[in-house]
Amino acid sequence: MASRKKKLQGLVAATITPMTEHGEINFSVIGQYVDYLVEEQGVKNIFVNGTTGEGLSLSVSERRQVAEEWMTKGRNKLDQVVIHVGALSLKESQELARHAAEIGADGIAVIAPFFLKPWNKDVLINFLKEVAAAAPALPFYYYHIPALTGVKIRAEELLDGIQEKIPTFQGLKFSDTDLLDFGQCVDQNRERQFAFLFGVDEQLLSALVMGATGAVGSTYNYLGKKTNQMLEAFEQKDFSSALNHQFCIQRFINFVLKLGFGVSQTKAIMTLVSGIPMGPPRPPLQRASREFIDEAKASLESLDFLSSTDLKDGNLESCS
Ligand SMILES: CC(=O)N[C@@H]([C@@H](O)[C@H](O)[C@H](O)CO)[C@@H](O)CC(=O)C(=O)O
Repeated sequence: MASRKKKLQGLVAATITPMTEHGEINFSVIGQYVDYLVEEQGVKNIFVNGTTGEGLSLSVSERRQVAEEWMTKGRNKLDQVVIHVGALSLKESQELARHAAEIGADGIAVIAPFFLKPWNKDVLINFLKEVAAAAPALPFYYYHIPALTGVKIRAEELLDGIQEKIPTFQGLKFSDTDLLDFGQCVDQNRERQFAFLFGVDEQLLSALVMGATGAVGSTYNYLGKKTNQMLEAFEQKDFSSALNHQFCIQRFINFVLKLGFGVSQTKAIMTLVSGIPMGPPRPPLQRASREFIDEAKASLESLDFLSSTDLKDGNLESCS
């Protein structure tokens, strides 16, 4: 049985994996990164080796080392560390799940295998069950991200009876815009103490209305403080302020989405805002262009998320 931790709530930063200019993992900045999230952004939960962390572009050995470093540097500073252990190979996924348990992680998450794909709910559940069983004391989260995995099995369907199959199941990380599916996941599981973690940052307010208990996302690395203001307004039932915060965040995300936004751009923005060098992404991704960085910077300034003096652009060269 999974150890019942405090339910994962609030913002969870989908961490970036910092890299050197030569494409190796830059472990040396992870301590500074933890402090930045906690002290500057008010974010105390992290999701490691996910999409933003380029988990599927790292070797198993690198994924283990990254997870260990976040655990070590986050000790006594972070509330919860969830490690994404999804992989195409069940064996690798199980190895990573066992490793997450050994290093004391607070939970594991798994995406659907996306090359030889599960074709229905039962097949997917069987895969997830085998991974979860490798870490029987760890809370298990299903990471639903159909646009990237191509596995379109509805989360609502998957959750139906899931705890009987996976006793450690503790929640859903829902990275999709289908709010009908998300709402039904919440509605049909009201008596269960699942965590419903929404993963589309620009739509978080709508998901909070639907019953999201928290959120995992890339923008909480650098817009955590702003998003926390929205969560507080929502909590206090000040819906007008909450909406203003969400619109503000949307203006920025909408702007960068139109320029072309993904993991590479997240690395560049985080470098710009935090001053911590995140380095280039790993191929096939390409680093963000100079034009993107300049436009994103202007947008952040114009939206007053950060005064220009807050922007620590000493590391801009490494992103250009
Ligand atoms: C497709 C994608 O990367 N989605 C992001 C969002 O945070 C996304 O960057 C944001 O909503 C902007 O569109 C997260 O859901 C990903 C995530 O949580 C992760 O890195 O595992």
